[in-house]
Amino acid sequence: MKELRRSLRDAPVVSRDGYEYFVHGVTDGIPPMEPAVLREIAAEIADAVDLESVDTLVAPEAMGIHHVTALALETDLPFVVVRKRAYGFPDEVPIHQETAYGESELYVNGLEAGDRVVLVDDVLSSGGTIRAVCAGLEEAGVDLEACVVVLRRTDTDPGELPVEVTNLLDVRVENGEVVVED
Ligand SMILES: O=P(O)(O)OC[C@H]1O[C@H](OP(=O)(O)OP(=O)(O)O)[C@H](O)[C@@H]1O
Ligand SMILES: Nc1nc2[nH]cnc2c(=O)[nH]1
Repeated sequence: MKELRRSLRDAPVVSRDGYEYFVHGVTDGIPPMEPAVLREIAAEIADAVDLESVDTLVAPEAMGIHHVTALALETDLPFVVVRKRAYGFPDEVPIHQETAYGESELYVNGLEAGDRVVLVDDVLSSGGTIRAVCAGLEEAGVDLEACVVVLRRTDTDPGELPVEVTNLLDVRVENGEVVVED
């Protein structure tokens, strides 16, 4: 993860209602997401997770999308986006997402019961997003084969998660700076 590690140096940190929120191409598209970093992430995820029997990749809007897109191009697997917009399709599953700094409604569409899926996101922090999306996927009747995030924050408590989460790097915010752990 040489490129990703390098790119995390000097990532700015801002306060969102007192939560120290780091800003990076992986998680925000700011500063610009470097193609070499995106490519490295997709290749590492494809290596880290068994995608052999997977039907569909799944990522929550918004910041899971560029990672799932890169992974889809790497693996030729299709993906669906868990959207912040309702469509009203008959099989739509609404879910309520909470993070350390906000909440919103998300909607699962486009999956069929029995589909084998892998959940992809940019970062794991309070675990609220993964818990909510997993609940939605369960309600949709799909088989969640794996869950992978690019970064895991080690300075927040994700609580109990319904799935084992694979991540590429551990990071924390210390003295207003992002620290990448070994
Ligand atoms: O573990 P958690 O505390 O749930 O935090 C992780 C989530 O936070 C961000 O999403 P956010 O809701 O900020 O939306 P965005 O993707 O549109 O930025 C990020 O993309 C993850 O989905
Ligand atoms: N960009 C960004 N997204 C997050 N989602 C949850 N925590 C964070 C964070 O610190 N930074």
